[in-house]
Amino acid sequence: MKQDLSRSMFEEAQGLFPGGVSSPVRAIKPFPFYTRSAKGSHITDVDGNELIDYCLGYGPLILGHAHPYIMEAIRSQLEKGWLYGTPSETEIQYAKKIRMYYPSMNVMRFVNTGTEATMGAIRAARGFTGRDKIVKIEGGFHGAHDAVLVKAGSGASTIGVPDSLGVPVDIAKNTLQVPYNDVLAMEEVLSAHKDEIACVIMEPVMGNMGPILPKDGYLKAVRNITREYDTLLIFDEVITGFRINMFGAQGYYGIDPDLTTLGKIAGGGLPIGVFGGRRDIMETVAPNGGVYQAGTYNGNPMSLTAGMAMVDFLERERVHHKVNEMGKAMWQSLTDVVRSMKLDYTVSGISSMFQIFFGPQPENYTDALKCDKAKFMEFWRHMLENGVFMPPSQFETNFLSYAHTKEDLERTVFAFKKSLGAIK
Ligand SMILES: N[C@H](C=O)CCC(=O)O
Repeated sequence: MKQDLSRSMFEEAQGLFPGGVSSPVRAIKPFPFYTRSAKGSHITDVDGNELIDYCLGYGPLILGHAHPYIMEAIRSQLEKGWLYGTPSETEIQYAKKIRMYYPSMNVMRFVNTGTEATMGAIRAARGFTGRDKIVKIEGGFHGAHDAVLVKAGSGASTIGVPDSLGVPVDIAKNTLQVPYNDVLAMEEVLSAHKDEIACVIMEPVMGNMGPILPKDGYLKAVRNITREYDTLLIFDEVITGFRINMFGAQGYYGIDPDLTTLGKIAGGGLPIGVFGGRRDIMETVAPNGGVYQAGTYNGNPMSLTAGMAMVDFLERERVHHKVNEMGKAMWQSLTDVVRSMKLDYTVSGISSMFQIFFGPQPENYTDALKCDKAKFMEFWRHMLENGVFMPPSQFETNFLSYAHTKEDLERTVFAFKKSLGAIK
């Protein structure tokens, strides 16, 4: 695969950005490819290589790249101005739509990223309860802010800094961690710190160390225990919201969290974050209460319009029906390949999300860390050589879109078999 232009761009970028990139997970070794354009399920690099894309901007693009319906919505909003600094009617319409699918989000605030959403939700939880400590799941990723960069998944684990430098010890000590899928550990931490813990924040389906699914009854047990110990439960559905289905993981598993965060798909591919939940908790948020949260771009009309167009299209075309069927076909076909080659690897998947682990099915972060990450990267390079772009880390998730075709899937399964054969 010819990549001369990407290589030389990366050389230049080294002098401009830390590690040559704007987000660490993109610093693929020896160099990342530079994108020239993207359309549907395909992404084309500056050297002219066209790849089937399962990264999809790390999840938001459930309709694929440059979908005409979203493009038209963005275009028509552009004509009407792209930043007001005042409330707009779209804000009300979109919030009502979100609340229809996420009834637990009774009152909400629009922000600009998943990071801001979890930051706001945690601050609201702390303000409401008057407590400082929070509990997060090991390997969970809730954005790049101080309170949650402790045993963090995603890029933080990929490059080996799950506990970021620069996070004051006094902040990190207030973030307690428990393994995923471990009810006992959750109960223990809540009972050991009774009346000290503001909230448990978790991705209901772990999406930043591959998709790892909750064991039967786990989420229900967490819900019950958090109620028993009078601790708020925050579901971070930045990845799973509008991805698993219209109702997110909370709808899929039938659990009502106290607060929820959304992002990614909710912005139709433009930057957005949303946090919201019980009215009494959200009443603490300024200007009604003393929990301050603000932003120039909060509720900006571009992101709201793109997000609302996305949700409209998802409901109108029953998109999840198709993508989730494709997802199932994908992870079942990949599992068949692994089995037929008698390899002890695992393909983990739910709805339109999937990942391969070079080891047994992980149930939590410790298990995921034990999988062969070097082998994963070797495999990843072969997939790229064979025309398939997957997120460049085992601590990420592959996403399918409405734009992926049967042919894409067949080519991917073929590339998968070839790549596994090459690294065996
Ligand atoms: N997994 C991350 C977000 O959810 C990937 C995005 C990034 O770190 O650039």
